[in-house]
Amino acid sequence: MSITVRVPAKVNVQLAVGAPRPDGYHDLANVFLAVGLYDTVTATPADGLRLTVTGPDAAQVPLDGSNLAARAALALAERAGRTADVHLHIAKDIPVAGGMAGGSADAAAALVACDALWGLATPREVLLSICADLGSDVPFSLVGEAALGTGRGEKLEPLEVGGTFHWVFAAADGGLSTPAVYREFDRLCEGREVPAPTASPALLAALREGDPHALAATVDNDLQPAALSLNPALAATLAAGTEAGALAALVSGSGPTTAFLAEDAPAAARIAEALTASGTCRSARVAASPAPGATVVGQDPEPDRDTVPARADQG
Ligand SMILES: C[C@@](CO)(OP(=O)(O)O)[C@H](O)COP(=O)(O)OP(=O)(O)OC[C@H]1O[C@@H](n2ccc(N)nc2=O)[C@H](O)[C@@H]1O
Ligand SMILES: Nc1ncnc2c1ncn2[C@@H]1O[C@H](COP(=O)(O)OP(=O)(O)O)[C@@H](O)[C@H]1O
Repeated sequence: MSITVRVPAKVNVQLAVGAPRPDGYHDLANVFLAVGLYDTVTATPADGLRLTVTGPDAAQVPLDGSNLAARAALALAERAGRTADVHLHIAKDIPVAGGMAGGSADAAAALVACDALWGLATPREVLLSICADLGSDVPFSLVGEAALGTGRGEKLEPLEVGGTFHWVFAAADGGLSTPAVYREFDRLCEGREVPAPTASPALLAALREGDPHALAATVDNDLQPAALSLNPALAATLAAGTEAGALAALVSGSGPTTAFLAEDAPAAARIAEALTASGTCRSARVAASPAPGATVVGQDPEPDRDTVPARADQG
């Protein structure tokens, strides 16, 4: 028996960040939009916990106990009073350390996959609370679509989206550490009052109406100056996308992936081509939003174990 779960990446169309809290986190008004760029996680019974990863960025994914998918399986097993005897295979397509919540996505997918494999039928609220313990972005990876995240981003309220938005995502060389970007945000804010974060009513209306022009006029990422300060080369990528006709150009979350909102699918394809030709990014690809959260897409009663790549085959 094996279970395969597909899980999307995200972009933050608004990321309003408050002052640091006593616990080191920041209160947010985090408007998440799931985008159709996916990792898949396959869970198969095994002797002990085993992890393999394939995909272009596989070499950057930790295979030890720090992997968020492994931590998710262990957390669920502990709650169920059983051992995490499972082989998790991650087919990774979401850029690593790119501000698109790839690790969070794998954690949510592993939870859903193990829950199904072990026949636990864990209530949704319990899964969401395990997600929140694993990381601020993990609950959103479980639910997908669009949501406003408050607190440190883990308290979710679903949002209505009235149409399809077309995006281009440009991957950058290297990654940016999320804590480092939040620290840089604090440094850049030194000496001034940081207002409490609130969601923009105009942005929520743009999402509801499915209007890319209105959304482009309201997207806002408070972490963008910090990401640009740590990786100034991103400014050239943003400029190249704007020049190619993007309605909006922004850093995705803590970066360094950059996101470009397009008028429609053909415009997105043109912008991706221009970004690739510009030489200002590692690669550029199109994706549409919203997209569903972690979803079971395959249940194989007798998987052919030989088709599961070993660690040495990664990449
Ligand atoms: C910035 C965002 C935007 O959605 O995502 P990415 O762009 O990195 O994917 C998130 O806030 C990242 O969420 P996530 O990556 O789950 O963070 P966590 O594991 O919970 O926390 C990692 C570290 O980020 C910082 N952190 C995270 C969330 C938050 N609200 N305030 C923070 O200051 C803290 O330094 C924390 O120790
Ligand atoms: N399953 C996973 N996939 C990717 N990264 C992971 C995973 N588990 C843990 N990590 C760690 O989390 C860090 C952040 O990765 P990721 O979640 O892809 O980016 P971001 O937080 O920018 O969205 C990585 O540098 C990596 O060390």
